[in-house]
Amino acid sequence: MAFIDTVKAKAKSNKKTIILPESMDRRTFEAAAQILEEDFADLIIIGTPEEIAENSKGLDISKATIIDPHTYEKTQEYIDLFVELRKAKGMTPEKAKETIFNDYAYYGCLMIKSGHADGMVSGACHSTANTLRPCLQIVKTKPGTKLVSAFFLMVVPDCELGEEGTFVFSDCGLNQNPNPEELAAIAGSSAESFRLLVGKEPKVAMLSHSTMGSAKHADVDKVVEATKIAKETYPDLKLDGEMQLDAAIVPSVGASKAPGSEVAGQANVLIFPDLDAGNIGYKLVQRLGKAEAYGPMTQGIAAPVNDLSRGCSASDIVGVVAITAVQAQAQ
Ligand SMILES: CC(C)(COP(=O)(O)OP(=O)(O)OC[C@H]1O[C@@H](n2cnc3c(N)ncnc32)[C@H](O)[C@@H]1OP(=O)(O)O)[C@@H](O)C(=O)NCCC(=O)NCCS
Ligand SMILES: CC(=O)OP(=O)(O)O
Repeated sequence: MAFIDTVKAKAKSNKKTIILPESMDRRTFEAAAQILEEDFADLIIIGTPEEIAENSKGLDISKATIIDPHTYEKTQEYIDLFVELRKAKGMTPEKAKETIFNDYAYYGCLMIKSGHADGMVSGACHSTANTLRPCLQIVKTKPGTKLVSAFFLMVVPDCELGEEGTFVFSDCGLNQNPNPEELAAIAGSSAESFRLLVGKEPKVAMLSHSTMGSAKHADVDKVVEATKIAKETYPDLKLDGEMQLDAAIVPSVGASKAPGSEVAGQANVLIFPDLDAGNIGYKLVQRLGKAEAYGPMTQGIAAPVNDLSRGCSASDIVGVVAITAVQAQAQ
């Protein structure tokens, strides 16, 4: 069974309610029609009757719950909650009202915080910063976690590397220049995401332009330090570094550049040293390697709120909703 079909089957076994706030984009409705047809998640679509009618023409979304913030009976409750949560940051009832009517991602996060939905997927027509800021401000990190980060689930066709071509790549979406402690935390969260979604043992490579001391630079030192912290923090995890990408995933190169490593040549979780590397790296594999790329998905957050690339297709949205529903089962 294809990876995404396994995820959909898991989502269907315990259906969760996922919000789609981008009613201004046709892809939202194409994805919604497919999800409702496949019946692996319940959907809430946020929008006005005009937005919904304009963008859903010809598509059957009759099983979705439609919520118009301007008329929904709980809108005042959400405004009050927003003010309560953010009053120390200067939030007022007027600002709260203006924000949630102009930006449905805030409305969706307040619904999740109130326990009225299990997760949200947005970002087909909003930047990552604008998609993730509301959830960082409202949903917040899960207990025991300091850092939210963003990973991609990559499925490379006809590939025997990683977990038969399936990998977690991190951080490809959120933390621009993580310090060693943050990089170690990203590694720990990514291993957890891999275990949850792929169901196999994670083998985590801390990527660099150096393998086991072959190059000297402050950027290499950062990854060496992060590897040390991660090994101390997660002693049971198969994790190693610093290593180059070829040493991480190609068995013969791993054996020659990092002999004795239990990760080199077998890595299925790739931790990039910064967001430039992570974001460029995932897009290379997606566009040149023709991989399926699901994400960027958040980890370390109290409820799953996941992003999309603005270049996504409706079928990418379907996949990310399925993964979001499985993440919600684990909360
Ligand atoms: C997401 C992003 C916008 C957050 O930064 P910001 O807007 O400057 O927001 P702030 O730093 O003011 O943080 C807002 C809140 O989120 C919290 N936060 C920010 N980053 C966080 C993280 N990684 N983990 C947990 N909380 C975080 C802050 O603590 C703050 O909380 P508070 O307002 O309650 O005090 C920023 O990290 C960003 O732009 N990242 C890159 C996104 C991107 O362009 N990706 C490339 C394409 S995928
Ligand atoms: C993940 C990502 O790069 O998002 P976008 O393409 O929307 O910037």
